[in-house]
Amino acid sequence: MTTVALKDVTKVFPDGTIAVDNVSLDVNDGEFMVLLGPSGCGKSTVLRMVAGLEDPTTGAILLDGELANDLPPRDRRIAMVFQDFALYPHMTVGENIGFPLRLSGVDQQPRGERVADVASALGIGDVLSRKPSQLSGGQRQRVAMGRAIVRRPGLFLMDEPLSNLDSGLRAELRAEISGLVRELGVSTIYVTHDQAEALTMADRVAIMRKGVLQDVGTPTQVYGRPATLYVAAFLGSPRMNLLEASVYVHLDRYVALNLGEQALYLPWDDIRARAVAHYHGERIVVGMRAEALTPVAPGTPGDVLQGRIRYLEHHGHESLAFLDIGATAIVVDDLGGPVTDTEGANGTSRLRRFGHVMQRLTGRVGGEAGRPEPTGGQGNRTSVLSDPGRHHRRPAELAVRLAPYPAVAAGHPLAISVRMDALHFFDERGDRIDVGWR
Ligand SMILES: Nc1ncnc2c1ncn2[C@@H]1O[C@H](COP(=O)(O)OP(=O)(O)OP(=O)(O)O)[C@@H](O)[C@H]1O
Repeated sequence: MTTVALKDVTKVFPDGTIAVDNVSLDVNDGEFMVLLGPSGCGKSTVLRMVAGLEDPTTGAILLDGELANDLPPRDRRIAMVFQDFALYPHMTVGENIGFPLRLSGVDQQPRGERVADVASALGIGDVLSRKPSQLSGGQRQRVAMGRAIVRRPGLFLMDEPLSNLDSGLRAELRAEISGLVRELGVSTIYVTHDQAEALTMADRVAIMRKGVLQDVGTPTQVYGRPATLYVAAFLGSPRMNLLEASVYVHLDRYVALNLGEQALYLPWDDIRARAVAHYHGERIVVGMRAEALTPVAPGTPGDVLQGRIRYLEHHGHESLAFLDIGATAIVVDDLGGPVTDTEGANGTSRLRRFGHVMQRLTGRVGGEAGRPEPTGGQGNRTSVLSDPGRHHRRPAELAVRLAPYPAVAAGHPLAISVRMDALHFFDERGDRIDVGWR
């Protein structure tokens, strides 16, 4: 019923805060788009600009293809649902739901019929004469939904509508809300910081960080092929294992990914080996999710890493083992790039930017086109490798799924088979190294 397009939209508040930074995003007709990101990343500001409650500083907002920057909120055919429900406490459930119809002058009888229809679709037909204070949290949220859908809007804007509810109810309402809006065929922008909501409800997810759009795609795309290191680290539980790897090319044979004391090998005929080969002599980030790792019997040949259990975490339905494999952990820094956690000579802990600690070997792989130099230039780099005594690298703790309450304990050795086709690669800027499909 409505399409939304943001074109290069930026919002700078009077105090200089850049809340939204050059965001372009399309929401298709009937699509359920989830805006996901941590607190303060600019999600609500995007929503408020689409609603007409904030003006973009620059850029265009189009509704159904028409420029809507100057369209007043009431002319946008939009219904909003907020986390605090914003119900009128002195009105009954029926009056709350029917309020938008009353405002637009709909007569009492058709209004009552429409309210009854909506309430019964939401399973709250039996509480129409109650006041909001006499309802459970879930019922209140259903009333808020009812009030939003009663006018048959062209677009739903929902800002963390489930965040005030307990986890069981959230899961229940997740399915209910996404089922309902799909049934109604209404385009929806849904804001949340909860990745489970995003991945279960969305047709597509747009992930933001510090006002910048990081990645947009179906849940399968953003989870399975995250565009940036930030998205890789943000989505998934346990979080993706991110390891520092130095790349060494053995032409026509394989590309070795050296992970500290151990290595994995990409065979030369694997199409990804050619992309990773550009980083010969450099460090990259290798990401592996827990589902790409399977415990195997000691001595199993193939793509296997050896580790020792540092500690276990029991989650009831599964246990997680965190293994020391002699590799260095990567964390995402303020700029979204990779860093190894290091400790200076004076003992103060600090983060060193991955790109600055890179040691390059001269010479590239024969025939391969070079990549542009990373920003900063080589002259500015110091190398941790050239001064290994001064810095302490944080050892990686590889998260591996085990059956619940396994008969192993901390200190126990484990061999882990790695699904090589499920590895992720990121460069020193935190961008995905890819061979171009998606
Ligand atoms: N009126 C304002 N004046 C100045 N800065 C603002 C204003 N409104 C929001 N901000 C800032 O803009 C940034 C984005 O805020 P926004 O509310 O869009 O984030 P959010 O991702 O929705 O966060 P949350 O999940 O906490 O609501 C934040 O740094 C916030 O402090």
